[in-house]
Amino acid sequence: MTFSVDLHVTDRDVRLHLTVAAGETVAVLGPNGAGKSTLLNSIAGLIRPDSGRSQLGGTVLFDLPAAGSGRRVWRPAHRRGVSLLAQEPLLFPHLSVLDNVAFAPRSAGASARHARETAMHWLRQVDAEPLAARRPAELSGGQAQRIAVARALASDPGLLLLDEPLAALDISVAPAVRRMLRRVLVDRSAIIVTHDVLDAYTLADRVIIVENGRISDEGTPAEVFDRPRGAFAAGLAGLNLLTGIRRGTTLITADAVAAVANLPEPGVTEGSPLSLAVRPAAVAVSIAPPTDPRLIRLQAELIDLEPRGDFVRARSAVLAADVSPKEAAQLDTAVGSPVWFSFPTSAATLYPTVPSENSAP
Ligand SMILES: Nc1ncnc2c1ncn2[C@@H]1O[C@H](COP(=O)(O)OP(=O)(O)OP(=O)(O)O)[C@@H](O)[C@H]1O
Repeated sequence: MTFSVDLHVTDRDVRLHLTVAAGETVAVLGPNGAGKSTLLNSIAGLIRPDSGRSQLGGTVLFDLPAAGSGRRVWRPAHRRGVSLLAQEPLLFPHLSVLDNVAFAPRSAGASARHARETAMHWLRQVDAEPLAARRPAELSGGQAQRIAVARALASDPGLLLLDEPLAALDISVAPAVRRMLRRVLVDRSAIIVTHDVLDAYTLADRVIIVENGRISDEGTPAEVFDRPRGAFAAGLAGLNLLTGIRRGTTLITADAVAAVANLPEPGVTEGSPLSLAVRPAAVAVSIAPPTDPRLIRLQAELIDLEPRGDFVRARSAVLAADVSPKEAAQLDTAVGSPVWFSFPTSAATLYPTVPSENSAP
């Protein structure tokens, strides 16, 4: 079912607009306090935005004109055709697993027999049929989350909302639950809030980054994480992101603290905003300028050397490089001094900077 929402929650400074195509799964990522839960809770009917409009298929979930004029529509949570799956499974402790899952179709008016058949169908879909007779207290965390997914789907929602469904799970069971979600989300309209790039890659058709109550980036997982627009997406993707202005074959960073020299054909016209993404593992650090004239290079102060398991992260204010412990030992005396960071053209992704809503005045 096609879904759209436009919402403004004034006191939280959250103003978001998004659409979900029929059968599409959209992952929403963003820092703490960005507005992700506000978005899900508004769609689910648990928070009333100050203004906005939302529609699922032909059903208006809310229509709250800003000026206060016109008819205000507010459809209650249980009549929206939307299921919200929270981080914690929140099962009814006194009901069996089967009755927990049968609860939604039963509340929607199905006969007891039909509701149980529907529940068994969804328990099979989440690989939890053998657990039907158990009570929630007799389930592991992963099992309980499977039952919560079956319960959310048993009401046949037009839109499924998932609020960090794997966050509370042990890392040993999360992969199996993620695989199950991947299966049940096929051809289903869904919004999944997550902090995990892997969820975005494995579960979502499209990714939305929310920062400071606004959408700051949007696209397929590959678009958002290979060519990030902002520091948050770049950090999730494990990339260095340098943004600035192209001057010839040099990128001058926004605050003019660094000049990245030797760019290949930058692909944007002189003076245009340009972004460069590069993995720290592809960046070399040297005290002397790199001898290979083809390398992209940048001189910056080496701030520190941080051991990270079998490699060491060499950091400057603009760029990080992952070097071997042996290389790090040679750089030790250079901490606090300018050093050269360099990398081959093949390791760099250069693309025109697209301003995000966040950076709009
Ligand atoms: N109950 C509340 N009353 C008032 N303001 C709130 C309330 N809950 C959250 N906020 C504020 O609204 C903004 C958005 O918060 P929200 O919980 O939607 O963020 P989030 O992206 O879900 O964060 P997290 O990843 O930490 O769950 C933040 O500024 C937050 O402080």
